[in-house]
Parts: sequence; structure tokens; C-alpha cells
Amino acid sequence: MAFAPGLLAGRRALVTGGGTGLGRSIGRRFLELGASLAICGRRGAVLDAAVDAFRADVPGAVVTTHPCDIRDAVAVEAMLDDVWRDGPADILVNNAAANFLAQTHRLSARAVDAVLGTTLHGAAYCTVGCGRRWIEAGQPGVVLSILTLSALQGGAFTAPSAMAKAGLLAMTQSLAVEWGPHGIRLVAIAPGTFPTEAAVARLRPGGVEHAGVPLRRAGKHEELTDLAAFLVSDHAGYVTGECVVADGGRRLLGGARAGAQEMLDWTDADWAAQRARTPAR
Ligand SMILES: CCC/C=C/C(=O)SCCNC(=O)CCNC(=O)[C@H](O)C(C)(C)COP(=O)([O-])OP(=O)([O-])OC[C@H]1O[C@@H](n2cnc3c(N)ncnc32)[C@H](O)[C@@H]1OP(=O)([O-])[O-]
Ligand SMILES: NC(=O)C1=CN([C@@H]2O[C@H](COP(=O)(O)OP(=O)(O)OC[C@H]3O[C@@H](n4cnc5c(N)ncnc54)[C@H](OP(=O)(O)O)[C@@H]3O)[C@@H](O)[C@H]2O)C=CC1
Repeated sequence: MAFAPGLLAGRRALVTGGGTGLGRSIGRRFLELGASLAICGRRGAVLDAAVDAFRADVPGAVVTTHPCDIRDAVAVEAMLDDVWRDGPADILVNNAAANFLAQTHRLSARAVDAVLGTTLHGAAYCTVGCGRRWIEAGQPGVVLSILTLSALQGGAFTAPSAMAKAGLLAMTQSLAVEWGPHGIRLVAIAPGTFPTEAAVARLRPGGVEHAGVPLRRAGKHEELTDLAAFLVSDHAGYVTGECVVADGGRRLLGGARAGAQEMLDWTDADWAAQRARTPAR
């Protein structure tokens, strides 16, 4: 999809989890299209490395970094104050998330909280904090939340993630109505598989396979980032409360997470091996 180079000129986007993976790809695309960028994540060094790469790829890129654990509501407020000090953001991308494969009946309360705390509560804190600032200032804004297919159809062996992402879909639909009169749009994307280091290491024990995908391949990052750019741009100015699925047709061909059928028959030893090979963060 070819966009005018200045599609997002004059806009400022906050991308949570913008130092790695899809968040980093979305941030880079927004910079290429003329936006300025604020990125947050827990690891300052990861954010700094992303900024170096952005500046190498996009000459003149304006990016600020804001280390923050979005599970902490007080830290999120401080992070948003910090972002706003350089001028208001007018786009929020709820991209940061936590997820791992596990048998749900074996999850500890802390394990459930680790996923819900980041994926649902963290995104809610960021959204409410941005929305309040936009409404108080009388300015419009856009919230784009990155969901997963499991928000729409459940996700065996990633139940807390599915619950959290379904909650974000409900947030998108609820606030599209409540905040519509303020000129604030909320939109979402439910991606299928877009290979990232984290998704492959955590969620694809058998590697990325395309058996369940009618288009017979994984998504390319640019296919997600161009969709994201379109949805936050004025070209989608009358779209709100919607979730766009970008999954190569997987949902319509059974849709279950890759490997879920095999996982139904995994032994305790298989689960222990999966746990051992899941990165700590
Ligand atoms: C295909 C679908 C598409 C979706 C893609 C994505 O979402 S990609 C995005 C994916 N990207 C990411 O996920 C990146 C961010 N993810 C992370 O930082 C970590 O994975 C985190 C979510 C565990 C949080 O880390 P943290 O330092 O805050 O937490 P901690 O280490 O202190 O653990 C807290 C509790 O969780 C427990 N526990 C941990 N692992 C497992 C497991 N495999 N199994 C079972 N339980 C597990 C651990 O034992 C502890 O409970 P305990 O023993 O005290 O009762
Ligand atoms: N890749 C894929 O195939 C798919 C991805 N998605 C979604 O896309 C998004 C990005 O995933 P992906 O790029 O693959 O994975 P990553 O793990 O690379 O991205 C997650 C990002 O969130 C940050 N993060 C995690 N926990 C916190 C926290 N508590 N506070 C602040 N930041 C945090 C991480 O940085 P740090 O660790 O430094 O905090 C990291 O930058 C997620 O919402 C995921 O659910 C959905 C479907 C498929």
C-alpha cells in the first residue's frame, strides 16, 4: 500500500512495547510517515537500541524513550506526564503484552496476574490516562489496540492472554461510543502470525507453520504496519469501535492456535520442556 510520505506529519504517537517486535515495526513506519514517536517498555537499554536503529533508518526521526512497567498505574501516570512534557501525544498504540503457553489449571495467581496486569490493566491505564488528557484539553485522539485472534474465539493454552485481549476489544467498543463526542476514535487489529523473536520463542514450539493459513504464509510486518498507519490516519476518520483481522484467513479455516490440537495430547514432560525453553522475558 503506497501512502503519501507525510500521512502522519504533525502527529505524535506513543507506542507501548515499542522497543521490540511489532511495536518497533509500527513505530518505524509511523516515523517514515512523518509522525514523531514516544516508546515505552520496561528495559531502557532495549528502548535506546531501538532509537539508534530508528535514527539510522529514518534520518531526522524524533523519538523519546520512557522506561515504564505499565502494570503499575502510578508509573503509567508519571510516564504519560513525561511524554506530555514534550507536547501531547495524539495516538496511543496499546501494543505491550505478556503471554506464554501453559496449562491454565496449573497457573499460579502471580502467573495470571503477570499476563492480565500487562495486557489488560496496563493498556487500560494508558488508555484512560490518554483519554483524560485529550478530553480535558479538548483535543481529538486515536487509540489502536493490538489484539490477537484469541480475543475473538478464545485461546486454548493462552487463556489469560485471550481474556485480556477480549477485554481490550470490549474497551475499544465501549469507549468508541463514550468518547465519540470528544472526537476520540478507538480501533483494533487482531493479527494472525507475524514472526517476532518473542512470538516464535514463546508461542510457536513447532516453529512457524502455515498449514492452517489459506494464504500459506505468515504476515509480513509491513502488512501490519501499513494497516496500523491507515487506521490511525485521517483516512480512517469515520472508523471507530472496529477490529480488523489480519490473519491470512486463518480464522475462517478452523482458526485454532497453531499447535493447539497437538497440545491437547501433550504429556507433563512435554509441558515441562515447553516451560524450560520459554524465555524469562
Ligand atoms: C500466538 C498468539 C499471539 C500472541 C502473541 C503475543 O502475545 S507475543 C508477546 C509475548 N511477549 C512477552 O510475553 C514479553 C513479556 N513477558 C514477560 O515479561 C514474562 O513472560 C512474564 C509475562 C512471565 C512476566 O515476567 P515477570 O518478570 O513479571 O514475572 P515472573 O518471571 O516473576 O513470573 C510471574 C509468574 O508467572 C509465572 N510464569 C512465568 N513464566 C511461566 C510459564 N512459561 N508458564 C507458567 N508460569 C509462568 C512465574 O512462575 C511466576 O509465578 P510464581 O512462580 O511466582 O507463582
Ligand atoms: N507476533 C505475533 O505473531 C503476534 C503478536 N500479537 C501482539 O502483538 C504485540 C507485540 O507482540 P510481539 O512484538 O510479538 O512481542 P514482544 O514481546 O516483542 O513485544 C512485547 C513488548 O511489550 C513490552 N512489555 C512487556 N511487558 C511490559 C510491561 N509490563 N510494561 C511495559 N512494557 C512491557 C516488552 O518490552 P520489555 O520486556 O522491555 O518490557 C516488549 O517490547 C502484542 O500485543 C502481542 O500480543 C498478536 C498476535 C500475533
